[in-house]
Amino acid sequence: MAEQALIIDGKAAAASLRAEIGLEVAAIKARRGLVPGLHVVLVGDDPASRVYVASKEKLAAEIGMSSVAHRLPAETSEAELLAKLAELNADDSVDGILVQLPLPKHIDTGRVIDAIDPAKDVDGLHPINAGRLAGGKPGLVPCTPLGSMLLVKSVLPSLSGLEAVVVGRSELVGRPVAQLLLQADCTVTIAHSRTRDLAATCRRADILIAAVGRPGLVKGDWIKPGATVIDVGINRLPDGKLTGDVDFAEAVKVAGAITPVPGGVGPMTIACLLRNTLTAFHARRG
Ligand SMILES: Nc1nc2c(c(=O)[nH]1)N[C@@H](CN(C=O)c1ccc(C(=O)N[C@@H](CCC(=O)O)C(=O)O)cc1)CN2
Repeated sequence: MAEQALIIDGKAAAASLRAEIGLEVAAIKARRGLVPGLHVVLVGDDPASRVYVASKEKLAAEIGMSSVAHRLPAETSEAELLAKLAELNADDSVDGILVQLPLPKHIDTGRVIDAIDPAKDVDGLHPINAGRLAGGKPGLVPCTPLGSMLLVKSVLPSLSGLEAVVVGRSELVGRPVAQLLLQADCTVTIAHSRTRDLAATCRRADILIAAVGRPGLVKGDWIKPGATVIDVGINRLPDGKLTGDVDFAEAVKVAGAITPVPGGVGPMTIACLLRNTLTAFHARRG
């Protein structure tokens, strides 16, 4: 039988991370009578966003955090959303604030993110947190990149000196995960739609992170034998099935380890949001 890659179980890793955070939340409650609070703001009725927000609300409550979802109608104005954020910023019981993305087109996403108190920005997207990450300083780090790194580290004992290629340069994933790989002493390339020979660039990677949102873009022969492949793509096909940015059937025959979609990075995103909420709690309330 042909060899195949280790399939990294993101669902199991996320469950064990949540259990760990749950123990810490219980200890905080028992010792200090305090409860870390996560507030998620959803504007509009994008079906996928509704599911993700419900999941965040449920999983936060499950580990004993106080968890509130603010569901605002699609017609909410930017000024109304900014007023809601000002209210959450001023509320001392709120440790983490997250605005679910994407926002409706009439709202300027950058202005909204800028309005979140950086100390409560559990998505790690505020320019202060992005700047801290770029400078190698501690701060709140975006959840999907954080989860991707935990999965990479679960299969690679040391990242130092490895070639890492990140396909995609989004603020949510590509740029921050590249910073984290750099902090781990990888040699990092960020590839994107203008990269001249994307296949050859990917083939150099000991660690390949695909985060472009193009189903099956990364083919088996783009992968260096034995590489660790992290598929961040979550693409819904016309038949309703979810698929990643990597052609899994081909890649699994070449890679050393690979994340599936679903069941890979996705569940780690929410577990890392809970971890960030705890980090924000400790930074704010000691
Ligand atoms: N403010 C933010 N908005 C968005 C983020 C984010 O990190 N911050 N990320 C994505 C959506 N997202 C969380 O918000 C998210 C996506 C996917 C999953 C997940 O667990 N996916 C499962 C499959 C679920 C399904 O069947 O639909 C998996 O991959 O196994 C969790 C969170 C965009 N918006």
